[in-house]
Amino acid sequence: MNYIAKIREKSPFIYNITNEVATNFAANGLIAIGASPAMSNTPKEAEENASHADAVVLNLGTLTEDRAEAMLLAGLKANEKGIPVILDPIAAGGTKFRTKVINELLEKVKFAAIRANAGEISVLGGALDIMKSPDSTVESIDPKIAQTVAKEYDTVVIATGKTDVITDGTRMSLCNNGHTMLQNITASGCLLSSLVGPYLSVAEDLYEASVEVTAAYGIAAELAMKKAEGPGTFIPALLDQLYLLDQETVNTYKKLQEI
Ligand SMILES: Nc1ncnc2c1ncn2[C@@H]1O[C@H](COP(=O)(O)OP(=O)(O)OP(=O)(O)O)[C@@H](O)[C@H]1O
Ligand SMILES: Cc1ncsc1CCO
Repeated sequence: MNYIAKIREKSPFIYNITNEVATNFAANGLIAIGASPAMSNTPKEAEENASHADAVVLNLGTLTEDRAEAMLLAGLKANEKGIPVILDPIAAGGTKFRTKVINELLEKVKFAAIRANAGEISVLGGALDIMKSPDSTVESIDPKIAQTVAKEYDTVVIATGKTDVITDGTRMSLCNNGHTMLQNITASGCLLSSLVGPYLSVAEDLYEASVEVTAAYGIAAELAMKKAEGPGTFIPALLDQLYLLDQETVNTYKKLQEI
């Protein structure tokens, strides 16, 4: 399937409740791939925005009480309308407030996908106690832990790191695309979580679309580093490569392994 052409043809509306560190970068990345983003954090708009959306992305960075309320309202409304909801449980386990909100969301909202770094998925899978910061303390995850989380929440898990693990609890793939420079900029994972939105909005199979977006993003980063000199030039180069990306390039460069 030509995901990128489909996204550009449909220009899906992606409603993001996200953190202020990632907001501008994620909105620009979504536009670059061909989607139409909205970033809004107030509970007063959450249900209406969610009901018009093609996908809803809930990102737990810079969490506030207002944002937690907005996320629950948006998630429930999207579930009611059959719109895919994506969770980015930043720094899961880091504080009591954060853990309570993540647990409540996981209990009440059905997520189409959870995208998080290896450490955060390890916390959700009970293999690690806390994440002190949004950065992962685990370079890559044991695929079995990602599988446990996918089964427990009946969702697709995208656990990122040096090697990304994507699983729906039954099927499982490893992705080796990407570049270490993604670790030298903030919100690289947040942008990937937002990009899962347009991919799932055009998907026939949520797992396949999740594998695809993970590879596509990693390839865009690899191509960006052919032009960039460091983090400062990498950010605009990554946006350029998302804008220039086509399905043929993704098919040529993807490094995927089914396990
Ligand atoms: N060591 C690495 N080598 C290559 N790519 C990597 C490496 N570590 C992470 N990545 C890539 O970086 C991207 C972001 O993943 P990461 O696990 O850092 O998310 P994150 O910690 O949630 O990010 P952030 O909190 O900064 O938004 C993914 O595309 C992932 O494949
Ligand atoms: C640095 C940072 N702090 C809260 S959210 C965020 C963006 C990357 O997760």
